[in-house]
Amino acid sequence: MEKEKRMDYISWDEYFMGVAMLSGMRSKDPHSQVGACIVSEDNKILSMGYNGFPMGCSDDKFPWAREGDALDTKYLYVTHSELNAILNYRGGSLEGAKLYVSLFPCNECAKAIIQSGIKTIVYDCDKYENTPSVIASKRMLDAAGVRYYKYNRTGREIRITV
Ligand SMILES: Nc1nc(=O)n([C@H]2C[C@H](O)[C@@H](COP(=O)(O)O)O2)cc1CO
Ligand SMILES: [Zn+2]
Repeated sequence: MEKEKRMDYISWDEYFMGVAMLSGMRSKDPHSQVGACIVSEDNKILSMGYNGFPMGCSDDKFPWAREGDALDTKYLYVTHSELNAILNYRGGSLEGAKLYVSLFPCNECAKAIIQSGIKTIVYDCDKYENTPSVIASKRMLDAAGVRYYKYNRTGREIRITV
């Protein structure tokens, strides 16, 4: 019988970013699948979310296009993963919570993050860092004292069979 504890368990960061990425796999967006996971100060998962249309707005009827007439693109309709994670939380306050997200939050989500009391963001990709949306987002997060840091990928492959 083994007496020592196993040592190859996943870290907190791998766990929470893994959950965020798994959540993103639910997204129907053909171009960008984003996932978010909100965690309490004592490492308990409070909420999760991914990018998708609001309830009642069919994935098959609303557009997933990126270009064309504004009303025929997804941008006016899609709820971002971070906002969904915030809105999915029905337990009270998110004061002091941490947000793990696979893509850096936009300016609109930054407002919701700040107002909900989330104090730390751990993000993976920052592919829109040069856009006004992300520049404005960082301006607001800096002013509000919300810390953000890039997730340090460990390269570990986490495999699950479902
Ligand atoms: N932080 C974010 N969280 C998100 O959930 N999204 C969503 C909105 C869209 O569904 C998709 C971005 O579409 P695209 O422009 O990469 O094809 O990701 C986008 C961002 C970017 O700021
Ligand atoms: Zn957003």
